[in-house]
Amino acid sequence: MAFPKKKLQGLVAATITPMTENGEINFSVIGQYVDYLVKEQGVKNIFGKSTLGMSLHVSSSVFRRYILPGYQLDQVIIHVGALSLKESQELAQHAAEIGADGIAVIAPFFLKPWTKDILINFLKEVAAAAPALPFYYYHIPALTGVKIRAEELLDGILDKIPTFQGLKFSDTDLLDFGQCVDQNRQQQFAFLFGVDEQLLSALVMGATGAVGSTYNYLGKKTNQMLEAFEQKDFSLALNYQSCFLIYFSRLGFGVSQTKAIMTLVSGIPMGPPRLPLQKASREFTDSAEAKLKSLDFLSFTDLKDGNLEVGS
Ligand SMILES: CC(=O)N[C@@H]([C@@H](O)[C@H](O)[C@H](O)CO)[C@@H](O)CC(=O)C(=O)O
Repeated sequence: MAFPKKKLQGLVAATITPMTENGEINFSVIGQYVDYLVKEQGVKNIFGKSTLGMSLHVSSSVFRRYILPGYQLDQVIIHVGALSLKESQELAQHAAEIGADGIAVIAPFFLKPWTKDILINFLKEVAAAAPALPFYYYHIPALTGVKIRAEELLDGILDKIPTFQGLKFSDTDLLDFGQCVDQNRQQQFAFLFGVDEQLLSALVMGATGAVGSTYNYLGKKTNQMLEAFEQKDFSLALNYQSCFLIYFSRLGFGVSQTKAIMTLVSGIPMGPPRLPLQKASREFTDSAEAKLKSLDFLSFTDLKDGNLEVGS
C-alpha cells in the first residue's frame, strides 16, 4: 500500500504528558510544549501515548491537541497498544479520526502471545482497524515481556499487514536491530531506534531515525550528532554521544526524572506523574539543576575538541 505521507525519519520525541499538580492533564501548556520542541529542539515529529507519556494512563483524546493546524509538526504518531484487542482497535480508529499520521502498537503484555504468528495476528487486527494509517510495531521486550525477536517478526510482515511502515526498536540487542535493517532493505521501512544512549551505534547499523525521551531536551544536540554522522565526522558524533552517556545517564531517565529535567530545561511545567509513579524528589530536582548549570547545558562548550570536561 502506498501512503501519501513522507517517510518518518529523523528525531521523534516521545511525548511527556504535562499535568497539573493534582494530576489532571495540563492542556494549557501543550501549545507551548510543541512550540518548544519545534523551535528550540528542532524536533518535528512526536510519538504520543508513549511509555514516557504514561501511555495506559492517558486518554488518546489528549492528542487531538497536538494535531491542531499551525503547530508545524511534521508527523504525529499515536501509540494505541492497550490491554485488549478491542480497546487497541478503538484507539486505532480514534487516532485515524483525529488525524494522526500513523499508529504504533506494542505486543500485548498481560496475556502474552508466545509465537510470532500469534503476535502478527494480533497486530494485523489492530492495523486493520485503521487501514489508511501507516502502522509501526513498537518493540520493547523489557517492558512487555514478549521476547520474540523483531527480525523474526518482520519476515514477510507486509503479506500480513500491508500498512506496515516501520519498527520502533526499544531494545539494546543491536544484532537483532541490524538484522531487521539488513533483511528488509528493499522495503523502505522506517527503522527507528529507541535506546537514546546507543543511537550512534544504531546509526552505524542502519537506523533511519530515533524515537526517545531525551529528544525532548537534547533534540538540538542529537540533531547535531546526526549531522556529524551524515558528514562522516565520526569523532564529533562520538563526542556528542559520549557527552550524553557521561553526563545525562547519571541523572536518570524515568518518567518522573524526565518531567523534572524537561521542566528545568524548557521552563514549561510538566507536573507530577500519576500513581503509582512518584514525583521526582526535591533532592533529585536540586541536584539535576546544579548538574545542568555546571554542564553549561545549553552550549556544551568545547565539544568540537573532544573536551568532555565541561564543568564537571
Ligand atoms: C524504556 C524507555 O522509556 N525508553 C525510552 C528511551 O528514550 C529512554 O528513555 C532513553 O533511552 C533513556 O534511557 C524510549 O524508547 C521509550 C519511548 O520512546 C516511549 O516513551 O514510548
